[in-house]
Amino acid sequence: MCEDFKRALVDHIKNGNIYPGDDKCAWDIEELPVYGRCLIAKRDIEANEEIFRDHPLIVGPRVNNYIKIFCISCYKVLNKLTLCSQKCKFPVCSECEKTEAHRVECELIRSWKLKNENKYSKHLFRALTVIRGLLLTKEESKLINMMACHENSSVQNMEVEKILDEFDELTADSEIVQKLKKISSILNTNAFEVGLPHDSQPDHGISLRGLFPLGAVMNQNCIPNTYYVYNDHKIMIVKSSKLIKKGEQIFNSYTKLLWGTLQRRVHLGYSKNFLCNCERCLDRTEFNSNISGIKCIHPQCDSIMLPINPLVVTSPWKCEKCNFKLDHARASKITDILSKQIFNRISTEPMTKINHYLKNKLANFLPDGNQFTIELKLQIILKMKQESDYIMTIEDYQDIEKYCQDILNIIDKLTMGECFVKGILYHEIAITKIRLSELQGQEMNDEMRENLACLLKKTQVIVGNSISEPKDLKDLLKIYS
Ligand SMILES: C[S@@+](CC[C@H](N)C(=O)[O-])C[C@H]1O[C@@H](n2cnc3c(N)ncnc32)[C@H](O)[C@@H]1O
Repeated sequence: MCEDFKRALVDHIKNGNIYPGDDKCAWDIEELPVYGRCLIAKRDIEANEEIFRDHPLIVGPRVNNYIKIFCISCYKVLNKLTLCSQKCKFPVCSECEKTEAHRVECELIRSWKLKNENKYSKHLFRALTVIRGLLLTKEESKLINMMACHENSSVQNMEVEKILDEFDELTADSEIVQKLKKISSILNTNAFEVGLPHDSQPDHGISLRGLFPLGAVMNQNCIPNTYYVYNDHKIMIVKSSKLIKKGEQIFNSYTKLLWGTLQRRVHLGYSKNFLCNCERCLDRTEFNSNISGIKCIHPQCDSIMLPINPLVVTSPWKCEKCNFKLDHARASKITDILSKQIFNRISTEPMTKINHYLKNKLANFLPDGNQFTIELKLQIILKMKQESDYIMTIEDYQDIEKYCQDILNIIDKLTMGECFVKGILYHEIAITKIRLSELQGQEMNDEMRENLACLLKKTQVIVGNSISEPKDLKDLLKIYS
């Protein structure tokens, strides 16, 4: 079984011209209890080494509430909603409408006899990626049918259920609908979020979903030993975040790394149909990061409360120091109220105001390393300097440098090794230091320049030559190294 699957995967990456050859290939596939098939290191893999590249079998819109409408072929934002003139109901730009790729998709969709053909349908838009699965070659279909999938789960086939009413000739029991449901389950079990290059689309902010068959063999661990980036051609480049010894499993994380255990497990259980029981999930302090913690509510105590059993959603919480206990309902209420307040502020208030709230209010309830505090700090780091009508002060830059350092410290506590966020934070610290020295009228000495060069090179190693490489990175490297 593994041998056939491996052969199909090698053929798939050979088709994309990204197979390094049998002697250089660093991975193998094995079957293990609990996980099913796993990706295993065939030899020792150094930190930051490229492990493999993969190309997508299917790419398309996510099941998302997109704010902007974009062309379904080139993904450029459409300033005005322009639906295909052949009446397949999809938004498509005038260039892409003429292409063979669109003609094939358009004909397939129209063959099911659309109702209301002049009206845009968000459900159809969201189901396009699944529909694209019907247009694969025989070999490609064989490969995706070998991939893991959780069929018969209520959330898995939602995007297919929601388009049945759009057509006269697509009945729930038809063979096509059964095929679509299977493809939907495969996508929901395996797909990755794919970004688009910034350069071609300034402030685009749109992400897609893509099915990368080799990438999808990596199982989940909350301290993964890999991270990945994409290049301009939607190729996924998977690198090691630390030394991976021969025979060890190569892991990815299916959730956000800086979420707490409860959030990660709810996400996995609900959208991925399994629960993770990795070392981090089993440790209530998450390696002393206390990322899920809240400040103890006992008046004389300044310590941190955490769930007693992190694997049980309804576990009571307990203070690390004074042993004060809180039942699950009260602890959830506190975290719910704070997280709602935070996300509400992020979407409505300027970052300067949010920073004030973080320093003067939130710090009374949440410890420095709490997941919501981290989210707020990340937003401030990335967005404060983009705010129009606001000139940042020395204190703002000092806050940003501190927040970057706080998050890096948490990542180190979590023993994460290298990861995507670190690449972004190293660059943010470098540009903040440059701005600070300008504002303070300070000459850069050799030590400061060396420090900057070191940060920028670390960014280069992690996100260099990918769609996430900061636009100014190459110029800064020329100046400081
Ligand atoms: C993307 S696939 C990974 C490859 C899969 N093991 C296979 O055999 O093809 C995801 C599925 O693998 C299993 N899996 C991945 N990580 C796991 C983990 N940490 N614990 C248990 N099952 C896991 C789950 O069934 C999950 O839905």
